[in-house]
Amino acid sequence: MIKVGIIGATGYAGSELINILLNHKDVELTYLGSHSYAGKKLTDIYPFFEKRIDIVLSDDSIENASDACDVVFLALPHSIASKVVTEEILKKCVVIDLGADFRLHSKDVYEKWYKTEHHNEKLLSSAVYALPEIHRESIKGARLIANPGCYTTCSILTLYPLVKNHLIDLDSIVIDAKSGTTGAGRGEKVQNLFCEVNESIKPYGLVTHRHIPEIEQELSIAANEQIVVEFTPHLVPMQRGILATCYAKVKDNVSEEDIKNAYLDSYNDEEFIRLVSYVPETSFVRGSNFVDIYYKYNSRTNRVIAVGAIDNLVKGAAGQAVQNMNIVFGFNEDEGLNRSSGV
Ligand SMILES: NC(=O)C1=CN([C@@H]2O[C@H](COP(=O)(O)OP(=O)(O)OC[C@H]3O[C@@H](n4cnc5c(N)ncnc54)[C@H](OP(=O)(O)O)[C@@H]3O)[C@@H](O)[C@H]2O)C=CC1
Ligand SMILES: CC(=O)N[C@@H](CCC(=O)OP(=O)(O)O)C(=O)O
Repeated sequence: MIKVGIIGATGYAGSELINILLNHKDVELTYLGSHSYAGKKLTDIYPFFEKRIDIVLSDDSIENASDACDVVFLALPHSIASKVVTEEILKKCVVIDLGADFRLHSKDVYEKWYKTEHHNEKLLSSAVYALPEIHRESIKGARLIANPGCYTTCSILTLYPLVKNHLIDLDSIVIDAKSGTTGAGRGEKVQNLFCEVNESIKPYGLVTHRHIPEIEQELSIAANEQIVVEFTPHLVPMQRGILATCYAKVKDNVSEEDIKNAYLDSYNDEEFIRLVSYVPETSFVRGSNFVDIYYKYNSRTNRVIAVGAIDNLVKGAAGQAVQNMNIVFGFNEDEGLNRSSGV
């Protein structure tokens, strides 16, 4: 049994972490920290935890959490983690950051795209970009885990086999992605009110979305050359789910068989990736840690269209964070995550 803390336990990602960890046999939820609700019961904020966990929320001090826990998850707005995580904290506990502070390898790139200061450049080199299906070996034994973003998890995993195996023109990648509104967090924002979102769909962050450098960083490492991508997210009126439809020109002399083999070689043994024969839908992965991936070659345009679907709060955040904890501590990788969607 290890002791687990969550700072930001009252947010959407934090509450999803609680839900998953309550079904994990190797952990004890020890410290649930909140900025606004310290001293209140968790069930005052989220009544659906009645009869599952009876706990009073602690403050949001990572110092206190790290004194009490073996691992601390941070589910906080960007740019707080880089302020509060220190080498001293990492001597006491493993930190799994669900935000973006340690995902990008360069402070300058972070500050350019996030338009805010990064407070701990030194720790960037010890953080591991923790997409298990690609970086599993480096996650084992890591002390600082940079949990990938939601759009990025879906986009990178959907395109990785094509990029890694040099099957597509690397300057031709277009990613059209959609997200449910939990992706924007629980904080009050006019643009996320029911009446603003319902019965409508809109693109946002064109050319400037902060997940662009993360996707480019990881696909460039896979290709071993610098890649730029066109990425446009859309907000859709549903609570959960991300769907990424990715387009790229197929290189001359690449066959459909090559594409199939690339996906099989990359993912055949991966527990949480389903290479599906149906077109993915967000409802098929809702509540699960699965990534559903489907691809089709269009001989008329010589493009491949690859579609990925995840639950943004699970494989896109809390589920992947628990998968990473399982790898770091040597638990079964699917412990706590063995669930599928329902109707
Ligand atoms: N939602 C998603 O689909 C995904 C989210 N993430 C990342 O996870 C992190 C959390 O996201 P999400 O749960 O959606 O966000 P929410 O807005 O739902 O929750 C944010 C949490 O952070 C706490 N908080 C807010 N401001 C401060 C502050 N100044 N100091 C300390 N704590 C603060 C809040 O505490 P309190 O409630 O007490 O005020 C709350 O618990 C973000 O970095 C996000 O980018 C990553 C992938 C997907
Ligand atoms: C719908 C929505 O607003 N989604 C958020 C991304 C989700 C998120 O929280 O960002 P990280 O994955 O980087 O942590 C956005 O576009 O800013």
